[in-house]
Amino acid sequence: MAFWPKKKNRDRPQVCNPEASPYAVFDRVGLEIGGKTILEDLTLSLDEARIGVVGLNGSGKSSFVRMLNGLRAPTGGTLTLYGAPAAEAELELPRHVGFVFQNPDHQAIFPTVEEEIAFGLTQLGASKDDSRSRARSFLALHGVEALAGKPVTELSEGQKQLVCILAVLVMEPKLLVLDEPMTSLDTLVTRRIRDKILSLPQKIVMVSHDLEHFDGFDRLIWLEDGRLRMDGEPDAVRAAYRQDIDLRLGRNPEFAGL
Ligand SMILES: Nc1ncnc2c1ncn2[C@@H]1O[C@H](COP(=O)(O)OP(=O)(O)OP(=O)(O)O)[C@@H](O)[C@H]1O
Repeated sequence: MAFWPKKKNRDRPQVCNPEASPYAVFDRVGLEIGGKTILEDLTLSLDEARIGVVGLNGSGKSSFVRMLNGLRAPTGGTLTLYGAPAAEAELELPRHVGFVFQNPDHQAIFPTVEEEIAFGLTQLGASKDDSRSRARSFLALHGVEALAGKPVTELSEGQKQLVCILAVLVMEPKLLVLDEPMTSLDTLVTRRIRDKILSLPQKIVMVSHDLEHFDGFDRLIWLEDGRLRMDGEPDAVRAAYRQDIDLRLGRNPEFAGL
């Protein structure tokens, strides 16, 4: 499923530059919800092909990546997306940024796989028949044409997740944001989905708790308590993150010795 503005909004003058480099610029960005600080003082630019985001539960990863497609708006600082202020870019973001949720049940809304894939194409202006036939071709291209007529509710978790990724990819976004896309998948399906993600021409931002998922990535961002703790080459960030976890385990008597 894609989040798409109403048709009248699609006729507005375009403010985003899809070729903007960097595509996202955070300048002292903060996010408060109900008086609680979720993100604080984030200053960074995103441009690399493969960017990972890591951090403990509640550190702000989902909130951070949701800003990239307008699902969360900053309450402080300045966020520029594709060359435009986030508030102005918001209506165009579904065209440029595909978002895949952790739980496919939060994303898939159509009865069959083919309809799920076709929806994005109709939103881009294709006719219903054309969308359905292109959806079938797209599924075949990715080797899963057998899923076309199946009800989404009857798919395995891995198949659902793959369908959600394909439903976003069919719209050819510039950027694919994946929020823990491989949680609850077995090792084989995880490898397949990971290989597919790495083979894509799109730029990627991916949240994961599994540090191995960042093999082949260009950059890893570590968030802690809504702040940037470390940002750089994945091996260096992974080493520091593992060390931090070891320290926490050692310091917490409840977990020491496990
Ligand atoms: N709508 C909301 N209202 C109030 N607090 C929220 C809301 N959404 C998120 N939070 C809080 O913001 C903080 C960061 O949440 P977020 O989901 O961004 O973290 P996360 O790093 O993705 O966590 P996890 O790894 O558990 O998915 C948490 O303390 C969470 O409770």
